[in-house]
Amino acid sequence: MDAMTILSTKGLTKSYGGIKANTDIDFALPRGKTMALIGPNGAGKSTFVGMLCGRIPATSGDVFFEGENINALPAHQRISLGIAYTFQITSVFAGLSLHENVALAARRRLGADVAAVDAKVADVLARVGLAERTDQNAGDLSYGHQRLLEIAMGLAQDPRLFILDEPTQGLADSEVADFITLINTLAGETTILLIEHNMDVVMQTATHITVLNAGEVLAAGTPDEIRANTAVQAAYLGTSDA
Ligand SMILES: Nc1ncnc2c1ncn2[C@@H]1O[C@H](COP(=O)(O)OP(=O)(O)OP(=O)(O)O)[C@@H](O)[C@H]1O
Repeated sequence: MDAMTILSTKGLTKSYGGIKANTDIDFALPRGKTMALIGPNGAGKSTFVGMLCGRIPATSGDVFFEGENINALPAHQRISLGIAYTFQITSVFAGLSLHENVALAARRRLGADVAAVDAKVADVLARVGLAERTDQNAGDLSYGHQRLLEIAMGLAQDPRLFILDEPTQGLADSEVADFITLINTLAGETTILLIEHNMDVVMQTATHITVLNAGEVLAAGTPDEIRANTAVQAAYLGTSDA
């Protein structure tokens, strides 16, 4: 694997009984870039990132992070390596303050260093625009703000790779615009893998796109290449003007 690739997969496959959710996926994620993983419902996107994170065991194939095979590592050890992710389903603790939620995530890397944890919490809450709400209970936030809190919790771990699974689902238009700005401020600092249905978000944030269809890689390339790809247009975007 070349030094420009932070994560790659070789022949990654997942079968659920007779259903092949992912088939022989060869994938390379360029370091420091924002890649979008797109594809129709049921294409296998969540299954794929579940195998990257270690939440879903692969049926066969390999996952490499920084050149090392991480197949045998459970999810928490992959987090320790610097792979952070947010789920489709909100995972904040409603009864805890924003500060406490983010501090829980920050302690994974910073341990018991209270000053360092507090500084990190303040930094990432400011980045997502929630600094003024630090003492509020997470459960009192709007849905959109809870999604931003999840992103702050991911950032608090200083991820080398940040995986976001449908981060804009359920957000208002103004919140989506803020999200695009936030992702673009992170560009270059960390590597981002974004599972995203909103093509405006994809086109405004991603430097690279991989398209999954029926559990296989249909295409991979720059946004312009993906837009121009006739197989993608036929299978996914539907029309030639997408
Ligand atoms: N735990 C499971 N048991 C059986 N089949 C599953 C399981 N999880 C996913 N599948 C099947 O695997 C296929 C891929 O699903 P997956 O959720 O990975 O797709 P997706 O691209 O993330 O879809 P969406 O965009 O709707 O989230 C689908 O056919 C799905 O029904």
